[in-house]
Amino acid sequence: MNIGLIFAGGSGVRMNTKGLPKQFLEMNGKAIIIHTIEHFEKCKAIDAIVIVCLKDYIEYLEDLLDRDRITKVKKIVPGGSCGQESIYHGLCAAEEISESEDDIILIHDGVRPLISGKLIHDNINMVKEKGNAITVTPATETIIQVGGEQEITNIIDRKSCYTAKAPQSFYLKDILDVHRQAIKENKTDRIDSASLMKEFGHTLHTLEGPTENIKITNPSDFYIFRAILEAKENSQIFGL
Ligand SMILES: C[C@](O)(CO)[C@H](O)COP(=O)(O)O
Repeated sequence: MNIGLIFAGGSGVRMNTKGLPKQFLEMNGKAIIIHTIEHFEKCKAIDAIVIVCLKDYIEYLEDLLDRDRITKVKKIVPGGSCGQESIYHGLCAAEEISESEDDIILIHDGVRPLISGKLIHDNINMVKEKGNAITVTPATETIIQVGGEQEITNIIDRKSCYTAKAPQSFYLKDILDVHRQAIKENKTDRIDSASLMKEFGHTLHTLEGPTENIKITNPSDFYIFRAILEAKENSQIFGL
């Protein structure tokens, strides 16, 4: 089976929402997290959805799922004390509903509501073909590394730079193995699943996704999301 693991555990500090975490902000009458979940709900290749949610908002999320008639969510689990632990909670919940050694998990950010059915399918196909799929987009600006005194320590050749996005997709057994090894070795602060898999020696395969698959991190991203939705509804400019 193919499982969507959607991470909605963040408290949205960078968004400065003054209360409601950003994944619950509404756009066109629907919470951002519901916009995201609906892509997985509608995709025939997805059999089940697991959500990692802020503990105090689980009931709130359950009400939204009822209201918006989402049926594929099989488990909602609370986040942990850091991103890595939260993902691990979700992976363990996925393991409980898993039916075979070959089950695939697509780890996605709840605040990336512009994912498409095509990107979901492409992720699944690449996992079957190559063992994993890390969604990326080519960097459109030069990436610089900065040291402690805010001085530039390295300028990376842009031709080899991409930014990691989501979904990040794996065989469930592979990513669970790596998380369990990391726990044994006391490595608990890795930024995402790709970093952890790389650290434990897996060769990772990139999948170029659409640039509109943005993560709503700062207030400006919220307005970009609104503009893209509007453009999709009203016209076909730029092939959106
Ligand atoms: C997984 C991710 O989307 C890759 O770009 C990103 O690391 C998630 O970031 P956040 O720290 O949860 O905002």
